[in-house]
Amino acid sequence: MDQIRVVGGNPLKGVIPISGAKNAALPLIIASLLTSDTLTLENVPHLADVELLMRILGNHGVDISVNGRRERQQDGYARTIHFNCPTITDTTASYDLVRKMRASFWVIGPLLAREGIARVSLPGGCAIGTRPVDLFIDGLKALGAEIEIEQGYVEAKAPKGGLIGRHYVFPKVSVGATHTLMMAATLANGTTVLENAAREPEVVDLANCLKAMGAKIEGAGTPTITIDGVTSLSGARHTVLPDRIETGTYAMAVAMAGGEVTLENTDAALLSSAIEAIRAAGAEITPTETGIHIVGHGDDIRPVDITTEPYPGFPTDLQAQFMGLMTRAKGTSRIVETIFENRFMHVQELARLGADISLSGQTATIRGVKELHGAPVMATDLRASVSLVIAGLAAKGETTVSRVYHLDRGFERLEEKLTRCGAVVERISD
Ligand SMILES: CC(=O)N[C@H]1[C@@H](OP(=O)(O)OP(=O)(O)OC[C@H]2O[C@@H](n3ccc(=O)[nH]c3=O)[C@H](O)[C@@H]2O)O[C@H](CO)[C@@H](O)[C@@H]1O
Ligand SMILES: C=C(OP(=O)(O)O)C(=O)O
Repeated sequence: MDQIRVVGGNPLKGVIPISGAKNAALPLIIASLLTSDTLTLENVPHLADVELLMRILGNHGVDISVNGRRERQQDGYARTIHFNCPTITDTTASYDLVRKMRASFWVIGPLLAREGIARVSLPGGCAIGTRPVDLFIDGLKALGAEIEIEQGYVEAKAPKGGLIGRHYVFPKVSVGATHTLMMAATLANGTTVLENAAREPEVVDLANCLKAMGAKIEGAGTPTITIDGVTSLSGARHTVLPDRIETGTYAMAVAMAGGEVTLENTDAALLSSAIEAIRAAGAEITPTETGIHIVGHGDDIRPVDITTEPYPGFPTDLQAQFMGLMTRAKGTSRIVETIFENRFMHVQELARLGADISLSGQTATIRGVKELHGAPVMATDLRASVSLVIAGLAAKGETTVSRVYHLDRGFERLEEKLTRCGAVVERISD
């Protein structure tokens, strides 16, 4: 299994191109199941999750072609991929594939909307909490579906004549359930109103793509989304929005290791709450025309308390990285995780680098230390693994991060991007 070796102590200097967002690309790719025409997506990141999802969609009958190898664009590899699904050949998404990635469960929405039937395994994904699917089931039932759970599979059937537009109030904010119900409702009969919907930029990106395909959607980005069902959707061309989590991660790396970096092809407006927290910690951040410029002071980090919340609050996907930053603050900070009950597995690994962190329920108390020291550590989930890499950049000596397959789910060419900015980071393959 590959490992990442980091030798800390070098400030970062240069330009990092930001990739297309994993968490936008996944629902956008799934949306290709809604049409028999071609959906073309640009700026698709090359990530393990994207490759796996393409395999899953291949099983449902989606023909996928990547524009002659990868295209060089703006100093990075942003792929243009064509998805074409003339007919859905299989309405079952099997345990073998779905257990590896939670987002693949979302195919249930388009399969049900287009074919009237879906059999999808209960999902897997990072081990950061129990991750139930009750909201998906309640929401799809509200649109008229009959749903049973049989031997680990969710078996769903639409009424004769298709799903029915209805009013549904999410009892709690869920990004995945918002994506899924929005996709399902595009082909329902009548108008669906989703209340207490997730407002994440990735929901807006999906809505924009669906609208380009002919869907009638209003209010994405607000708590109330209204979808007027149409009889069919057409093809479209859509560019995946920049990855705000990758953006925030590199900004925190600079804040922690020190230096001066421009993050290209991104947008500060996508992560205002995280930028506010990084600034409060002492880094200087200036939005540019095409990205963000950041100056970090490494040894002069201020403690900042944060609480993770649905968008526009501080994102749970940046919590581990921010904790990494806080381990070297001059004082004590508190981080409250409200989205996932088990998203603190990086705490014991950061402690191996010399961090002083205690946990009480959903609150972590981080007492900043003067120095971190390199050590062998283990990645436990996607964002935890990158928090160890950025802590390693600021630590004295050598850190090796094992189980980097977690990292490969969500960070495109991490070693290359950091190395170009002067960091000593390499992948060791066996
Ligand atoms: C609101 C939020 O921050 N969502 C994050 C969540 O999205 P993801 O779509 O994976 O998760 P949800 O937004 O659905 O989950 C939000 C909360 O709702 C709960 N829930 C969800 C579905 C359901 O049927 N029943 C239920 O109780 C979850 O356990 C969780 O506590 O993880 C992703 C990967 O880390 C992040 O990119 C998203 O930003
Ligand atoms: C945990 C993540 O992904 P998933 O929901 O697929 O586990 C993530 O994107 O941080």
